[in-house]
Amino acid sequence: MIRIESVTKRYADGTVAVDDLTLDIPDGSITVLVGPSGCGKTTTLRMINRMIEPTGGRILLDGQDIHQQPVNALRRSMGYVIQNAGLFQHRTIVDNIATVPRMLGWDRGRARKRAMELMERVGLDAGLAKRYPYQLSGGQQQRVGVARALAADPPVLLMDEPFSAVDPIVRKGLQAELLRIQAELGKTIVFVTHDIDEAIKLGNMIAVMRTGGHLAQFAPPDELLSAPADAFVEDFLGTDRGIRRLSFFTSAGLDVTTEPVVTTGADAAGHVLPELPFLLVTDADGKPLGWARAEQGEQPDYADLLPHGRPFVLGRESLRDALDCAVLSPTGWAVAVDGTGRVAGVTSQETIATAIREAHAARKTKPAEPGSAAADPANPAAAEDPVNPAEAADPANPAAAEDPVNPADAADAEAPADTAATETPADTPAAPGPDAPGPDTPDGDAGHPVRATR
Ligand SMILES: Nc1ncnc2c1ncn2[C@@H]1O[C@H](COP(=O)(O)OP(=O)(O)OP(=O)(O)O)[C@@H](O)[C@H]1O
Repeated sequence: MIRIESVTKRYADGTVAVDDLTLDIPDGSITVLVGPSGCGKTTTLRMINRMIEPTGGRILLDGQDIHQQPVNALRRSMGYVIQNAGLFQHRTIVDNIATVPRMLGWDRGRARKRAMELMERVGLDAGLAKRYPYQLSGGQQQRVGVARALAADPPVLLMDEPFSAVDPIVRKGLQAELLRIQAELGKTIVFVTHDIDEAIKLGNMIAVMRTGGHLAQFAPPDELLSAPADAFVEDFLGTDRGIRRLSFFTSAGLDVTTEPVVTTGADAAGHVLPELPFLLVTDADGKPLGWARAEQGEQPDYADLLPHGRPFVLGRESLRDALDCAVLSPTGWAVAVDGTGRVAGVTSQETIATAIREAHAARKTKPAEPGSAAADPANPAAAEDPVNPAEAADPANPAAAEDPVNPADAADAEAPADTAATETPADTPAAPGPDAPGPDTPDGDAGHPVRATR
């Protein structure tokens, strides 16, 4: 566990970026730091790998004060992923990913083999291995950043707005990939974002910070949505938190009926429900074709079907998905399918509303376990990807001397970090800032860089 204990960071100019922050970051799950611009998220993250040193308090890693640990070893145990990936522009993709293993002394063949494995893990085609970063899309570069951070298999990943620079669709894919990888690897991930939706999607635990580096609330996403601590958190969460919370309620157990479901061309006698003047028509394989108007005692016109809309996967998707399907359905009824796309039944808005009330009541009597959200396979919100080139800038590591680094990090220990990496020689230890003696030396993206989805 990472324990941030009464930590304060006052910069040389007097700015208090983080003020008496205490936070217990659980192992093996994703903790998101979220809050408005300038609230101290990046400062907090960078204090965890000692790119920035606190001016007060301490940070413990598995009970040990990180200040007592050699900074190089500490950073080796922490992957670091930043916005725009911060790749070495003059190196191929495979060599970018192999950076840290090479610095650790692996021979080239072994390091490249590991890099190829990681490319596969983060969903990158092996054919991209020999390309240079500029020949990849932003989303692909970000995946490389994640692979690089994972290369030395660090137990901790620090991710600073890693997906902020890509378009919403690519971002969704990267989030899903992170959740998938996290489900496989179970890293301790600290993820910074200013996007509350991303926080809710990815976080097992969410720390909402407010300006001045104060913690406003630390809770699992479900709890955050249901019980914001104060008006600031409520406002930050936005207006539709009730609907968003439904993402945490599974559709498993939702009442569905197959009564108004018929195979195309079949005799519909006895299938029409009094409250639903439609039949859901399927093909011979049980896949939905559309809704047919139907009256009691009459055969429907199988040639004239209304669209069935997007079905939801019963048990895998949430009550929010089910409700969305019902609201968008031309009949007001949602179509439930199984994992193979075959119709499992249909359900009305009223039935979904009942299930929502029951789910709320159940939560009141049995609160969700903190940190359980994304890790819980039954949690539909989690149903729907990280690393650390820090060593490259490690002045103690001779191998690092030939590595270029993220100039933003290398050049200014306490400067905003996400400036894209360039060809600037990186390993030059940063000149310690006046208030940041020694270890504030940033390691740039060099040794660093990357969670799964809801
Ligand atoms: N090197 C520095 N010297 C002085 N003040 C700094 C320095 N770096 C950051 N700050 C200030 O500290 C505060 C917190 O900055 P930080 O980058 O940690 O915030 P953030 O929450 O990550 O913001 P954003 O979401 O915009 O990246 C801000 O007021 C910022 O201006």
